[in-house]
Amino acid sequence: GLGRVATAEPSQTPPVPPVPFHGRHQAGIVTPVQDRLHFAAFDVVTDDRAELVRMLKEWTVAAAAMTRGRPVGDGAVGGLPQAPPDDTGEALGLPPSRLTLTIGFGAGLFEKSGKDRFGIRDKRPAALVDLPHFPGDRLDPARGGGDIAVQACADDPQVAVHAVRNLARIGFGTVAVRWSQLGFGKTSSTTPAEQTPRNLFGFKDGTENIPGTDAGLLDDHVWAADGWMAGGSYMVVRRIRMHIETWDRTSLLEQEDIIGRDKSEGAPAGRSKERDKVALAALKPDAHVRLAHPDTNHGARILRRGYSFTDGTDGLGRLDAGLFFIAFQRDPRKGFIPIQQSLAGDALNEYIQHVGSGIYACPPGVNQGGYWGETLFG
Ligand SMILES: C=CC1=C(C)c2cc3[nH]c(cc4nc(cc5[nH]c(cc1n2)c(C)c5CCC(=O)O)C(CCC(=O)O)=C4C)c(C)c3C=C
Ligand SMILES: [Fe+2]
Repeated sequence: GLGRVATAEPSQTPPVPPVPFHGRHQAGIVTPVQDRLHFAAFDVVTDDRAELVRMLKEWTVAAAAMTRGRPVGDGAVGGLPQAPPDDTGEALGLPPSRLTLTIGFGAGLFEKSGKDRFGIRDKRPAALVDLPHFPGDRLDPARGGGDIAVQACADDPQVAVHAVRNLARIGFGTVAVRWSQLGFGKTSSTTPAEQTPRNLFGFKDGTENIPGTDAGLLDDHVWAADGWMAGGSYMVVRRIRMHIETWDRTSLLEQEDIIGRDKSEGAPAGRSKERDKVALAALKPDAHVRLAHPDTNHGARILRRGYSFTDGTDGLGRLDAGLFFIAFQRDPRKGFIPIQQSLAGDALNEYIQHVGSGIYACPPGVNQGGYWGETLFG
């Protein structure tokens, strides 16, 4: 007979499309959570408003390119051989990996040491409060604050790190990195259809989150509405150490009581399925979920988007591990702050400690041709 006809096609998974950079809201808030994080906070080291705005414009062009999987400027090898390349090169050949870059402005941008460096003191939004001291906080000033924060999320850590590095390179002389954090495992989901990820305590985390698709809830609890922040959101970050060695010596029953959900399924106490409604009365009075629940906090809700981290050891024979907590909300005075105050009595506090902190006003999204911070500086 005739020769065999080749029917098998080379197996090929379609490329994952990039996350659009432009739009009414910044990407990286309701975007389905990517696998990896590189968060960086910068101090602005100039007093020159024009220089700052110039950098923000350059950052915006670079961010739009990188999120499409394109290099910065003339690329890593496309420029003058006699000059340092525009792009640092380590993402060459990598797909966009759903990279998002989300910018936020800290209090120091509006006023620093009593000085109105950029003429925007009066534009500091009331919701951009200084976070109060919470019981149990042991904040390291070297892991907090910053005038500008960038949340880079991608499915490939090399892509997220490349993006932050190139923004830092562009900003040389205008901004300096103050602190940063890598995150490796998402600890919450904004897409209820997906399997809920687990945190370093082994529990499903992010079950009761604001879904990125619920426009009503997002308008009520995530998107800011006033002035230059309309369409933006407030980002609270907390570097939370988790004493995993102590946790690992705690009985399963105790662990489940502390969280208020079972470890296997993630079902709330007294229920059987993860998505079953929480029955507050069935939880211990100091259970985490009970104290964090909207019904305990006058309806306060936040969109959680945190990541796990491990950064070597603490020098005492323990892993420096934990949760890099990230939450977006319309107003931290009605979101993170009351919830965290309620968590003062949390049974989980024996096993965790907040060691880093930041709060940033994330402006609305950018239109084609616009730039990050345009509604503030324009
Ligand atoms: C101030 C806000 C919160 C901090 C800080 C926080 C830290 C933290 N949480 C876990 C583990 C879990 N949290 C869970 C639920 C949950 N947590 C918060 C808020 C903070 N958590 C909220 C608002 C909720 C949802 C409450 C509800 O509506 O039911 C859960 C259960 C699963 C889930 O719903 O996500 C776990 C597990 C750790 C380990 C931690 C600090 C390291
Ligand atoms: Fe929690």
